[in-house]
Amino acid sequence: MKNDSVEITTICPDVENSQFVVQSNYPETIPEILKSQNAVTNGSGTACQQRSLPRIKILGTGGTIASKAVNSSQTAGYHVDLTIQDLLDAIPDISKVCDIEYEQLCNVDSKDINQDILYKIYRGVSESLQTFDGIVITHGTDTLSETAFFIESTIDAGDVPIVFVGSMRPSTSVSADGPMNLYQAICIASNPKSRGRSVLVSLNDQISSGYYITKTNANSLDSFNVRQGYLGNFVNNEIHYYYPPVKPQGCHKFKLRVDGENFKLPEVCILYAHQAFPPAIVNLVADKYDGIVLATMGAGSLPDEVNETCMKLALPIVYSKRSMDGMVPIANVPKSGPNDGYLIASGYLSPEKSRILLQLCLAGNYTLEEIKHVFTGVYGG
Ligand SMILES: NC(=O)C[C@H](N)C(=O)O
Repeated sequence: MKNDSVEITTICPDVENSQFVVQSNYPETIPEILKSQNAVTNGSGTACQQRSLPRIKILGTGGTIASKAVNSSQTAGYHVDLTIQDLLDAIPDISKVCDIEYEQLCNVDSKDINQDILYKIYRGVSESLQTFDGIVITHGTDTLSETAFFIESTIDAGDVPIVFVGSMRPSTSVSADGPMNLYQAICIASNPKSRGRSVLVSLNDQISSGYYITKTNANSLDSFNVRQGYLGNFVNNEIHYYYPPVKPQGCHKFKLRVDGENFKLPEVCILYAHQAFPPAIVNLVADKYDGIVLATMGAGSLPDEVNETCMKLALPIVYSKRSMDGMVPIANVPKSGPNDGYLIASGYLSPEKSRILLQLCLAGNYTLEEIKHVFTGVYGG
């Protein structure tokens, strides 16, 4: 469990009080730099006040949004092939909305996002926060929610919106969704109403919370869902938020301190439970990993023999769930074995988000009590 290359501490050193402060008031004053979006125009259409547009940084990582197929009806088996410049060439003129700079961090399908790339994205966002008013990250949808969760858990963005965007159809397809999604993401990142909302996801006209949202459909344009997810809607160049600026309740912030380029988080694997799930599988991975996440069959349910095996092991095991929605409460985690103190309820977090949260806790050398406390932020623990 010891990790020499990355030290993680909580931004708030007091684990007890490290939850986000919920900001419930819409900012009353619009910063000078964003006033151009509200500027009135004179008769000739020229802005009456000097233009001062928000500065938006786009970080490109790849995904279907940057992919090409061989013909316009092909929507599977395509390849990443476009740069951010290509993507920007395909959207309507945005020069009256914001000033854009961009950086291509990598260009891969999101199945290939590994810890090195995750760290590149983390660094790209951290550095951009100093000088930009909004950040847009183009990303494949398959693992977008994992990167969004990681960034939400490790970066305190203040008021700067960080907007993840992808697409479900390649750029070459009839009715490709990428250009509209990217256009909307840039507008969302530029808009004062998005300030103080932290990590957002823009897809298919919906604005969602990067902390909770999950890809729930492998094919359709309306791919991102879950009950805690939706925050707003984008319609005909209007952005409609349902609530004032708010950040996820109970999101624990970790501060990464990385030794040089050597970024390595502890290894946590996910096991997917099913009827006749053999306890031997848990033993098989226990020696090789620093922690395990179980996608249990319901709200924490596993065969008795599997629970007994887990309670004999001395490593953190998070009980999460196969079901896309719902949660695993503490009451459903077994408490009758020698090492039952190592078992943790995931609350509302999916297995893949639970994995990242456990990795961050382990990298920070959190005690079991502290790990459980972090999971209470999502009503587990
Ligand atoms: N729609 C997508 O972006 C899927 C793609 N395989 C990716 O995650 O990169």
